[in-house]
Amino acid sequence: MATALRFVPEPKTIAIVGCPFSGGQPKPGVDKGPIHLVEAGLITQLEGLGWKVKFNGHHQFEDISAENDPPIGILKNPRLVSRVTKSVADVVGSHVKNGELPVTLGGDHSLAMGTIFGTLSHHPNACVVWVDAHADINTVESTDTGNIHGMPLSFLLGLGSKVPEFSWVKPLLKNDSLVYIGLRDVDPGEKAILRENNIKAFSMHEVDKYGIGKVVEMALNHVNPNRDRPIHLSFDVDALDPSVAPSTGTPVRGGLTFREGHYICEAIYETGLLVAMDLMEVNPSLADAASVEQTVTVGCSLLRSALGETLL
Ligand SMILES: NC(=[NH2+])NCCC[C@H](N)C(=O)O
Ligand SMILES: [Mn+2]
Ligand SMILES: [Mn+2]
Repeated sequence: MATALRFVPEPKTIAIVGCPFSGGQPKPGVDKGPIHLVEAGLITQLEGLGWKVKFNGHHQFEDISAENDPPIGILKNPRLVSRVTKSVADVVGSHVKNGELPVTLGGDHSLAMGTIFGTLSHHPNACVVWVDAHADINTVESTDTGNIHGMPLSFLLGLGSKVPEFSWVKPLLKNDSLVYIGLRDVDPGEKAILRENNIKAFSMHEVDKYGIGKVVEMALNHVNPNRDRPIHLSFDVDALDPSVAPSTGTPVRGGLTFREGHYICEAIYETGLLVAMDLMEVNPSLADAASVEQTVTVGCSLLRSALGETLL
């Protein structure tokens, strides 16, 4: 491997955390994302980069029937999402503690409540680079949909009124430890939250204006000025343009090109600071077979780029 990851000791080990979970949003199929990514050969591909890869099957989640999980306010499946993300936090946290690099495959983006909590429980100084078309920072007050995949960051930051069901989510993330790249579909309430809390975001407007190289540099300068903090990369595949990654639940046109998405991953690997990565919102049931294969293939190649694959 070209660059050693500073916070991942030898033998360099990835732990694949496959999360077939869709309870944070209403469209079926996103729970099949991790299965497709693994079946596409992801594990062999990562081994090909020199990693030891641990994978003991996809995570089994308890199910809570709808009648036992009525909405809280307008939040949908709140008990289920809370229990699933709590168990993901425990699993990801234990991998990080063991010196392994957890790669979490979603599943919907509510899972990041667990993955980031897990990372921060061992690396309290870690920063988060969130690559997405969406800000996923709605609070209980601001959400229009009640879909918790649009909310994980507000819980981690401690914004909005508290839901007792989620009392385990301590606000471990600080406003200045989060940076976004790729935003283009941000709800009015979310825009106010970003402004009021001084949260740094590079939307597609800034990608157009400065180019992706400069944007990644500015994003890292914001959360990681001395390049010494561990990085958690949470990548929602819908950050990519729908022409590049069509098979996802909430596609938004005007997204990152294939190369821009990969550049972000390569640049973060080059910092040597990556400690955990999520790849979320691959939904293999929302498109024709060719589009599904395209999306799964691009998902695998984003992961390879973040984990050391280089073009030369
Ligand atoms: N992870 C995602 N794809 N999130 C989409 C969120 C859409 C919208 N902002 C909502 O709160 O429902
Ligand atoms: Mn999104
Ligand atoms: Mn998202």
